[in-house]
Amino acid sequence: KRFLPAVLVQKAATGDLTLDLRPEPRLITVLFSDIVGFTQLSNTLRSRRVAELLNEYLEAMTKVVFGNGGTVDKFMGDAILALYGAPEELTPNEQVRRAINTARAMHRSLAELNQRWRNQGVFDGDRLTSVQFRCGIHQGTAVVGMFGSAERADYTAIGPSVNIAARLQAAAVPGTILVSAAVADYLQEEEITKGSPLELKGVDETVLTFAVIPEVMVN
Ligand SMILES: C[C@]12CC[C@@H]3c4cc(O)c(O)cc4CC[C@H]3[C@@H]1CC[C@@H]2O
Ligand SMILES: [Ca+2]
Ligand SMILES: [Mg+2]
Ligand SMILES: [Mg+2]
Repeated sequence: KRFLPAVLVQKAATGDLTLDLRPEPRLITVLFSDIVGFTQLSNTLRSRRVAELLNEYLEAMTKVVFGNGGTVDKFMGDAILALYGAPEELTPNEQVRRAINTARAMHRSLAELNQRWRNQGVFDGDRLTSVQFRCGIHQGTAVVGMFGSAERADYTAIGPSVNIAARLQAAAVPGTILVSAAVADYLQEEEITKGSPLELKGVDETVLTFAVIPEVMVN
């Protein structure tokens, strides 16, 4: 197949290809991250340099997602959609642990990238001195599997849970991780601070939100 989805490449690397990828509803945890300031930065740099920076960022973040047992579903510009519990089944608790550890490690990895970019003068033409990370994490059901046709298919997750994770990200204070109650239920009290409820268009119930402090999570 011309487009082998990243998840299959990832599984081939770990020797596990006994996967049933037909779409099925499943409880998963969705991590949606985005950068604040990348578009502004791209206005001050030539496009080839912007592409280099974006690739450097996506490479670093992909290493972090894989290193914490997640699946990279897709990139949308500088936004990253990662899944926990698909295609590899994981307990809800394990999904949350991996997603939170990923978000914290992504945060640390971007801090290192910002330092490197500052040293390279990337921000010299702009009042920005760094780009910031926003992340939303939600646990809920989605239909996961290969979507498309025999000619072109893509492994992804479909459903409101993906939208909720993305909206949590957009509502997060830059530099923070915002999670839903379903995720907060698995975290220690001292790790979270209550955020304001999120009204989501297209989703009828209000989503309670919790900001996660950037300490390493206790197992
Ligand atoms: C996940 C989604 C594509 C990314 C969309 C997004 C992107 C982005 O960079 C943001 O800052 C916020 C959002 C919110 C809606 C998201 C959409 C809901 C269904 C669709 O598949
Ligand atoms: Ca995909
Ligand atoms: Mg965005
Ligand atoms: Mg973006």
